[in-house]
Amino acid sequence: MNILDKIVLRKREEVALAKELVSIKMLESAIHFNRTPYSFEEFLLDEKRSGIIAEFKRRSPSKGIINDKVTVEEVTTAYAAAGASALSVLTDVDFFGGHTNDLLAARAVNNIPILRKDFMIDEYQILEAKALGADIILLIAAILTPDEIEDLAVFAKSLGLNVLLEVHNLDELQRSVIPELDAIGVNNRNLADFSVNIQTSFDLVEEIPDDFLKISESAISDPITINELRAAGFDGFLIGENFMKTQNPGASMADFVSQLISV
Ligand SMILES: O=C(O)c1ccccc1NCC(=O)[C@H](O)[C@H](O)COP(=O)(O)O
Repeated sequence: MNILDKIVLRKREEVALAKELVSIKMLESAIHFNRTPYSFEEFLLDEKRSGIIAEFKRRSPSKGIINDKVTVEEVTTAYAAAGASALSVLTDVDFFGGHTNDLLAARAVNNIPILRKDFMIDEYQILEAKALGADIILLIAAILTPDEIEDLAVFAKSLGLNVLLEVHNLDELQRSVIPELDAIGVNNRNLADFSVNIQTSFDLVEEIPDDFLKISESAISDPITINELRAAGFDGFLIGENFMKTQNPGASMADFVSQLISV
């Protein structure tokens, strides 16, 4: 069984348990449930921001512990101050050391879009995302059928959420594109063997219809790569480990962004 199968199996158990503990009515009465999500497009295309979607990531299946010494509040506010266009907060507990409380904590101290980074397989998780104060949800083509992608995207849009679809290859892209999506992300990490290759983004960018925001995800560690990806047509850049592996992820991002402007 590969890692994605393991994650999805566990996710099904988690969602079933959450449904028993917290009713949909309770989610709908949460303080953030009726807030209007920020527009992902507006923040991503704002030229005063960096285009970076900066991720809070304690650990990962590929790297183990990345950073368990920093708080979500200090890191995400520093990311925002350094020019992040959006934040990505992992809410998966078992594989990434995240928590839904991390999203709530990030929402409490930030005024830019937040992506709930998790493995979405059920409408219940989208209701949770709205209740936690997320603005964007992630749909991963590798774990969903085209019908599931459509159902979940339509449901998320009905709640005013932005939808980011993640693909790893041309086949996933071609079978998954639907008008309800806001953004399409190309993940440079092969989730079967964890190998990374930025070339995946360059190979797929022209296949993504121009109606969608184009995001390159994973393994970005050099400001020059951002300039190259931007020139190729990408609007956004999801970066986690490169900042989180340092003692001060916010300062690391500020330094990265300063080089971005000067290259
Ligand atoms: O990061 C992993 O090891 C991983 C393993 C299995 C499924 C997903 C995984 N990562 C999720 C992500 O998409 C990344 O956290 C995100 O793109 C940031 O990547 P990076 O900048 O390389 O931390």
